[in-house]
Amino acid sequence: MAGLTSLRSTRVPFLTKPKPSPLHHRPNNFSMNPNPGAGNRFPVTSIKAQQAEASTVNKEDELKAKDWEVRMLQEEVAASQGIRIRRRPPTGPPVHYVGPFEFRIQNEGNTPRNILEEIVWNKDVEVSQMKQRKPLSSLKKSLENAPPTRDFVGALREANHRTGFPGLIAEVKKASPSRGILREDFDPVEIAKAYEKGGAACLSVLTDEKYFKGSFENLEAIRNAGVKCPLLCKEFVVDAWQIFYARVKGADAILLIAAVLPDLDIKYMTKICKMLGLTALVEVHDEREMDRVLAIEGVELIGINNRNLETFEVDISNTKKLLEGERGQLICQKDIIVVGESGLFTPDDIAYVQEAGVKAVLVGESIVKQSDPGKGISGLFGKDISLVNTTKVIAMSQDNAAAHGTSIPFLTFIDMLGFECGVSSQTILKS
Ligand SMILES: O=P(O)(O)OC[C@@H](O)[C@@H](O)c1c[nH]c2ccccc12
Repeated sequence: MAGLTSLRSTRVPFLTKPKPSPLHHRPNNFSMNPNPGAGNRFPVTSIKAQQAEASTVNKEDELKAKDWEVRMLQEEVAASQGIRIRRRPPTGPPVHYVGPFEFRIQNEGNTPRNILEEIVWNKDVEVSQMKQRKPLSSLKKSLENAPPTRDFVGALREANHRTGFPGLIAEVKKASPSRGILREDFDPVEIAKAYEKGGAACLSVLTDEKYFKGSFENLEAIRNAGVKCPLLCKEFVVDAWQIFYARVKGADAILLIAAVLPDLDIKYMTKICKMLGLTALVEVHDEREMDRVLAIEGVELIGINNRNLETFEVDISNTKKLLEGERGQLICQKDIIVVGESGLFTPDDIAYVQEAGVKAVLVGESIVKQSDPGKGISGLFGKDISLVNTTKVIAMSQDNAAAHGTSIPFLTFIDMLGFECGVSSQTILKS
């Protein structure tokens, strides 16, 4: 029985060079009930009842066929946009049960081609189970008790302005498929508080359990611990239900990955985010994805991932490549904030992506690994970027007041990073 492999002992390796997929075979044997009366020597059901049963079965089969056709069409649309990730295994789940044994019938249609595809297939199953436990209708009710959302983009802009560095989104990350466990003594709330104290503008919390050892409990705990930095829910979104769930669990922003989601999904999901008061961080990795996302109205935050999620290769020059020329100009015109993501370890790395045009960075590994993740931030920027002691008064003069068209004395501040700003003494007295 070639091709049948026991799942208990075998993990199917990724195909390094995907063969072109013969786009999906339509299942031709939707399970028709072959003989409804079989087993009864003297069938007791009336002919009418049998006809009714047969017509229900037909309807179910028709629905299954329609559903299958819609899915195949969606896959084709996605492929036409250059999306290589298939949302579900085209030939159905690989596991089959024969008596007490599990078997995997291995073929190209049920074997993920890379880790991102594996995560997405797994997420699809996970979400459909979660949806059964908490349907959208009940999630919508829970929205009433959700904490208010905070301004994610505003916090990044403010930090960029205040420090002169890209605003930092610091990631609460225990592990990843490419780097394994990053930190053994992992207390998400403690790490979040240390990041906030160290000057992070926003935090990113991984919620995927299977591959990143994260959780929605972590997100909820950080939110409930009174951390003020806005929170990004770092998920693999394949269904709008997840956006509602993230909002209920206290997220202020959520990740949408262009390598996974076709344009229509991104449009629809960014609208849902707006409706819920969430910011969408739309992540791209190559020029094609960037162009697709730039053509979508209403996107205000784009992340450029320096890590290829299919191969794990990291190259920070990817950020520069995607911001060069007309793309960079369009981004400026549209006033979009760009986040440089992944593989940033040193002040030189930060300077490099800042020079390329980012106003924010997303960093995990290099800071989460430090015994004090807050101090890790100072190491990353080569400076203390925390709020404390960033300003000192250097002058207060009536001349200044005249320059501002008022007789109220003005205070001139210079912060530790060399930024000068003036505030009227009346403002200070009031606060
Ligand atoms: O740990 P790093 O290399 O600093 O990377 C952080 C973040 O960019 C990375 O975790 C990430 C970026 N996009 C993602 C999408 C899914 C999971 C993880 C990610």
